Amino acid sequence: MRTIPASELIINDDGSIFHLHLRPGQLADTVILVGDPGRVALVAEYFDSRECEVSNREFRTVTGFYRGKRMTVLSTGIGIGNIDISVTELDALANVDFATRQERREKRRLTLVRLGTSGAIQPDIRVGEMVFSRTSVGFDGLLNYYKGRNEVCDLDIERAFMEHTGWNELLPKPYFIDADRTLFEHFRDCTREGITVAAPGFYAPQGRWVRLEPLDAHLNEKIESFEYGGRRITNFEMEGSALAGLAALMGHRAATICTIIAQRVALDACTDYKPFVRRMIATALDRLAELD
Ligand SMILES: O=P(O)(O)O[C@H]1O[C@H](CO)[C@@H](O)[C@H]1O
Ligand SMILES: O=c1cc[nH]c(=O)[nH]1
Repeated sequence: MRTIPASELIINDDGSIFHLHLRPGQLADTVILVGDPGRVALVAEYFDSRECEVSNREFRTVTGFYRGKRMTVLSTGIGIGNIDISVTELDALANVDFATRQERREKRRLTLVRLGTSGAIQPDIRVGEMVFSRTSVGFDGLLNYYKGRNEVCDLDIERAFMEHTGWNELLPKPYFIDADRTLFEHFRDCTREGITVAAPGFYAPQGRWVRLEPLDAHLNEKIESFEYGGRRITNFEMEGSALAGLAALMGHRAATICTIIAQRVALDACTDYKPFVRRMIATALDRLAELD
């Protein structure tokens, strides 16, 4: 069995993992991921008890119990690079023996649910709505670095999308990856399903133009008009694709649910979105507490 070198899996002197600063025993099987470190407290407020609180850089963690279920809430900060770090380290905490630096034979399966914020790119999706990313579209290229990428992605829709948009070869190859099916069914009646683009930036990668003009000023229109099997692309955020992709490759179940805070077609945005986010948190916690 492969022994993972100290430079590839970095373990701190106190036995915690390099970035998250968590020790294996501090991780619950159900993990809620949020971008904003301030949102960790919003989630943990609902916990009935707290077992530990750990913080390093943008990674803030609380593990506790909600309605009898042990849960961890972790902030990842913004962006795909942080999902590569967070999901790899969560998986290592669950499935690598830190003493031997070897993969455990018996695997622990984690349930990873991201509760984020997002911008809608279809006119009928309103600010405050909750969108479940049944499929995520990675504009970020992260999964392309991992072996097995083609086995977990939908290559037919990927081809159709690249053809429809006249995908520019300067951009990373997009990948389409589904959320865990059980999670999708579990949240189906309390969320709106969507196909969500995870972009490697907030501005030009989501078609925004402040001072620097996007490479293709019409890409958002082409994304909006893309249809496949009666489904449309609904919203933008910045982490869901790598989360779904890495989880699928590692054998965990994962999903992204976002509160819509910007309406890109109506050119509208809401800065007072916390009440909507609280509603999403309360709904998600209740549903996760019921999940096997
Ligand atoms: O509110 P969070 O979870 O951070 O999610 C969204 O908000 C950030 C951008 O403002 C990105 O991380 C995007 O994915
Ligand atoms: O438009 C938006 C809003 C929130 N988060 C994003 O990534 N995009």
